[in-house]
Amino acid sequence: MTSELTSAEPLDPAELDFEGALRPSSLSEFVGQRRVVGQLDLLLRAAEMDSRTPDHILLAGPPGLGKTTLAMIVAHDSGRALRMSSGPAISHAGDLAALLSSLVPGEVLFIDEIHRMARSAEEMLYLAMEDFRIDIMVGKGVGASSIPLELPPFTLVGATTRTGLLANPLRDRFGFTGHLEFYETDELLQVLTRSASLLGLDIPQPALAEIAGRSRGTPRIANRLLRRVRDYMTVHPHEEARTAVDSALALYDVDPRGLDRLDTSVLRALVERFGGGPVGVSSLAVSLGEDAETIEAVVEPFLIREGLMVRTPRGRVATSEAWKHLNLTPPAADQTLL
Ligand SMILES: Nc1ncnc2c1ncn2[C@@H]1O[C@H](COP(=O)(O)OP(=O)(O)OP(=O)(O)O)[C@@H](O)[C@H]1O
Repeated sequence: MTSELTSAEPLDPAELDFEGALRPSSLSEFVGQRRVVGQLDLLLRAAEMDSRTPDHILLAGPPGLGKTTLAMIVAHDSGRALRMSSGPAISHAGDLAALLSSLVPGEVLFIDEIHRMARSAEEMLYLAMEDFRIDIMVGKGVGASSIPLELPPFTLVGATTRTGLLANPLRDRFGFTGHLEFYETDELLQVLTRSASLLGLDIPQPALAEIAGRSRGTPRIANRLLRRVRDYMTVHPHEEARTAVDSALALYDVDPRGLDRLDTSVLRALVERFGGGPVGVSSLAVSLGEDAETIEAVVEPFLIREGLMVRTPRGRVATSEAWKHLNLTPPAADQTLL
C-alpha cells in the first residue's frame, strides 16, 4: 500500500480542510496547465457574452492535478452554483435522476470519477446532456411506462483518471475535453511558494525547489510534502532548511527523483520479478497485491513520464534508465527491448 504522504488521493477530513485552504479560486490564480486554462477561459467568456450556460466539460488526468479545483473555478468564474457528486455515489439511474431534477437553472454539476458511474445512469445522462431532459421509468415489466421530465439548463463537469473507460457516446457529448498534464518543477515551485505564503511558512526557495522536484509532478503531493517538512522543521528548529527537507522526505520514503514507495515497488517488480518485461499490468498488480486500476491510473503515467517505463503492445517494459535508477545492471543490449 502507498503511504498517506505520497498517495495522490485526498485521504482524511484534515487533509481535505488543508487542501481546501490552499485551493486557487480563479483561473488567474491557477498555476500551470496553460493550454487547458486558455481553452477553458475562452469557453467561459464566450458563454458569458452569449448569455448561455457553458458547454459540458470533461477533465482528464491522474489524481491531484487540479480537476476538482478547475470545476470549482468554472462555477466561481461564471458566477454559478456548484453541485458536487461522484461516479461511485451514482449506483443506479434513480440516484442521477434525483440529482438532475434538483438542479437550479445554470448550475454546474461536478461528477468526479465519472467513469465509475452505473451504466444505467450513464445512459440517462446522454439525454440529459443533449436535450436537458430525462425519461423516468415508472412501474416494472409490461405495465412500465416512461414519464419525460424537463431539466433546467446546466453545465456538467466530469472528471476522470481513465478516459479510456468512458463509453464513446458519453465522451462525445462533452463540448470540451481538457487533458491535464503532470506539472513542471518550476510550476510546482510556484504552487509551493503560494502555499508557504498562505500558511505563513518561512522556507527558503532552494528548499522549496527541492520539494517541488520530488512531488511527482503533482500539486496535491507538493502541498502534502510541504506539510511534512513544516512538521519536521517544527520538531528540529535548528536544522538548516535544505537538510531538513532531505531528512523529512527520506523519512517518508520519497526518493531524490520523487518516486514514492509504490512507484519503486512497481518498478522493482517489473525489473526483478519479470526481467524488465514485457508484462501485463494485471500480472504486475497481482505480484504486488495492489489494485490494477491504481497502478494504471496513478503509477504508470508518472513512470512513463519519467522515462522509466514504456507501454508496448506486449505489455509494460522497464527502460535502461529504470535499471540504472535501481542501481542494477540492465541485461545485454540484445536482450532489452529498449
Ligand atoms: N494549478 C494549481 N495551482 C495551485 N494549486 C493546485 C493546482 N492544482 C491543484 N492544486 C492543489 O492541489 C490540490 C488537489 O487538487 P484537486 O483536488 O483539484 O485535484 P484532482 O485532480 O481533482 O484530484 P482527484 O482526481 O484526486 O480528485 C488542491 O487542494 C489544490 O490546493
